[in-house]
Amino acid sequence: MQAEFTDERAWNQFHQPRNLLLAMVGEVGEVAELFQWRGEVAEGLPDWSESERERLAQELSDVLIYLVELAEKCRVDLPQAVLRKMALNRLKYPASKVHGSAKKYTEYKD
Ligand SMILES: Nc1ccn([C@H]2C[C@H](O)[C@@H](COP(=O)(O)OP(=O)(O)OP(=O)(O)O)O2)c(=O)n1
Repeated sequence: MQAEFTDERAWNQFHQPRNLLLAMVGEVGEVAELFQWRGEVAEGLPDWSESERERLAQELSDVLIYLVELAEKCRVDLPQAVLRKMALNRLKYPASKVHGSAKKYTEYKD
């Protein structure tokens, strides 16, 4: 759908990898803006209004749209890459070793 959206507008010329990376980072900034002056935010965002939730949904969508397009333009098969990376993460952080700890893998001394 995003490829169709850009084709219809002759925007492919503007959607090269560097452009998409910067666009994505800009949208991450817009997500951060929604959180920046609040205290800790609990899971489920209990104090947020419907319009704030909708704004967040839109900004997260922008990040995802640019991320997927960036991967595509870099010829990265993102779904496959995510599966490979999650398998690596499981190996790097065995549940039995790291259970209940948020330390980075470099901090474990075996
Ligand atoms: N050159 C562009 C401009 C927009 N979009 C699409 C992808 C994003 O999902 C969304 C981004 O639109 P805006 O740049 O207008 O950003 P926002 O929607 O976040 O608006 P604002 O910055 O006013 O919050 O539109 C795109 O693909 N290519």
